[in-house]
Amino acid sequence: MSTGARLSTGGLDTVHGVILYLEDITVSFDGFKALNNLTLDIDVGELRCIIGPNGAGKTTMMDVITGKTRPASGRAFFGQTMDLTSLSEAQIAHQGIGRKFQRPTVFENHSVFENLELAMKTDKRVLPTLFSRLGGEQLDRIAQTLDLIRLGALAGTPAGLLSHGQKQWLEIGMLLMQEPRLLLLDEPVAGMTDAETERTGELLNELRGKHSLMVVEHDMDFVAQIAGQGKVTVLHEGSVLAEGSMAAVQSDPRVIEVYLGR
Ligand SMILES: Nc1ncnc2c1ncn2[C@@H]1O[C@H](COP(=O)(O)OP(=O)(O)OP(=O)(O)O)[C@@H](O)[C@H]1O
Repeated sequence: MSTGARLSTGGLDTVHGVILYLEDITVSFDGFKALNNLTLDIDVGELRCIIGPNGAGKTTMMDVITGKTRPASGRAFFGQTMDLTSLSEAQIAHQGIGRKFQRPTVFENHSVFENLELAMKTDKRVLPTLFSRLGGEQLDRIAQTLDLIRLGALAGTPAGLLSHGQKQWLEIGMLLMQEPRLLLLDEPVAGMTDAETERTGELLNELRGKHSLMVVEHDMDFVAQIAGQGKVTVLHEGSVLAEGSMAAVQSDPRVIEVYLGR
C-alpha cells in the first residue's frame, strides 16, 4: 500500500503495507482454546472492525497484541519484523501500540486541555524536563486534537464534568497525542447516547487513512457506519469465521448462524 510512508509508522518496517500480522495464534486457558490458530492481518492506515459473539476471543486477541497475554503458539508481527510475543507490555506500548479500554480513564480533576498536554508528555520523544512550557508546535497539535474530538469549547473544563461520550473522545484524543502506530479500541461506543455514537463514528471515519486502527464493537449499526468500504472480521471460537465488507459478512450464512443460533 502506498500510504505507508506518510503514516505514523516511524521507523517500523511496513514495506508491504502491513502494520499487524497475527500468525497462527493459539491461547489456551486450562486446555480451552480462547484463540485457536488465529491468523489475521491489518494494513497501514486501515480501520478494521472486529465483531463476533460473546466469548469469540476478541479481548484475548487484543491482550495478545498488547503483551498482556502470551500465546501458547504463533507469532504477532508488528510491521515486517518485530514479533510482539517476545516483548513486554511496556515495550509494546513504547513501540507505539495504544489501547483504549471500555471505561474512560481521564484525569478528572484536570481540564480537557491539560489531559491532552499530560498525554503528550508521556510521549518519550517530548522532553518535559527540558521544556517546561509548551512550544508552538505542541500547542498546534493540542489545538488540532481538540478540533478533531470536538472539545475545543470545553478545553478549560475539568474532565470530570464531561459526559461519558465526551470522556471517551478525550481519551481517544489522549491516545492520539502519543502518535500511536496502531490504535486498538475496545467497544468505543458502549454506554453512549445515539448522538454520541453517531459523532464517534464521524470521528473514527476522520482517522481512517491517517492512523491504523482496530475497533472491537458489538453495536452493528455503529460498525456499519464506520466500516464503509473497509473490511470487517468476524471472530468465532478463537478463529476468523468470515472477513469482507459489512454487507458480505452480514449476509454470510455462517455468520448469521453464529449470531442467531445463540
Ligand atoms: N483468564 C481467563 N481464564 C479462563 N478463561 C478465559 C480467560 N479469559 C478469557 N477466557 C475465555 O476465553 C474465551 C474468549 O474470551 P474473550 O473475552 O476473549 O471473548 P470476547 O470475544 O472478548 O467476548 P465478549 O464479547 O463477551 O467480550 C471465553 O470463553 C472466556 O470465558
